[in-house]
Amino acid sequence: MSIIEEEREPCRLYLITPPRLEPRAFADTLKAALDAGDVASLQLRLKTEAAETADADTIRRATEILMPVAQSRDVAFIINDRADLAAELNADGVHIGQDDMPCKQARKIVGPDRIVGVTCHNSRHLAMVAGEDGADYVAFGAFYDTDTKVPKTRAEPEILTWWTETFVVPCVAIGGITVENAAPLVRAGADFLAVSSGVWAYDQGPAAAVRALNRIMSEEKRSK
Ligand SMILES: Cc1ncc(COP(=O)(O)OP(=O)(O)O)c(N)n1
Ligand SMILES: Cc1ncsc1CCOP(=O)(O)O
Ligand SMILES: [Mg+2]
Repeated sequence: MSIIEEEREPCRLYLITPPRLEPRAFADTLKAALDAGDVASLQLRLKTEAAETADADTIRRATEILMPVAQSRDVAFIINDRADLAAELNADGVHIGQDDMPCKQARKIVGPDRIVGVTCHNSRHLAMVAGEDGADYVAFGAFYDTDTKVPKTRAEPEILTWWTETFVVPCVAIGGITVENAAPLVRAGADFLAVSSGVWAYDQGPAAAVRALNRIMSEEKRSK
């Protein structure tokens, strides 16, 4: 086991909101999910039916209602796509994709004290560039089929192992992750599992999904 692996924290849950929601109604669902177990962060990822980023006022209203729910439970609130709104609304960070903006530009906007996460698809090169450019985490995916987004690439768990054996920057696994298929990604070394429909559409409810995923994360350890 490398020295880097010895210092890594256990894998934690990173929730991503449904792409469309009514904030007041969703707040009750979110409270139940966050009160069910350990969740590191929540990403507000609002999209139009055409998969474009939702308008600023929609993001502002959802943040006004949902960010206190998360932050009052020590769950970091991350806004997707819009570094300007993450700064304006004093969110804990922003997630940006390769088509959104460069990492350094997002950093300029949100400052040194907020999280900047970067989509790296299945690319070792993109992840190394993001790490060099000051990303607080790199996100690899999609690991499984998903209906939430049409992902550009398919990633294999080995990229999580390679990353965590080599770099200190945390890595996030995303794409079609569910209670049933999460364990191999934890074993492969993911620092966070980013989950959306696997929690919100779980047949026994979001709280049960959080409990089940927490159990898997505590039972499965990184492969030596
Ligand atoms: C944690 C995490 N990883 C990847 C993504 C995807 O971001 P992006 O490629 O910009 O695509 P959209 O989510 O904006 O459709 C993410 N949002 N979060
Ligand atoms: C945002 C994103 N980026 C790659 S796959 C994906 C969708 C994540 O949602 P789900 O967990 O429902 O597959
Ligand atoms: Mg994006």
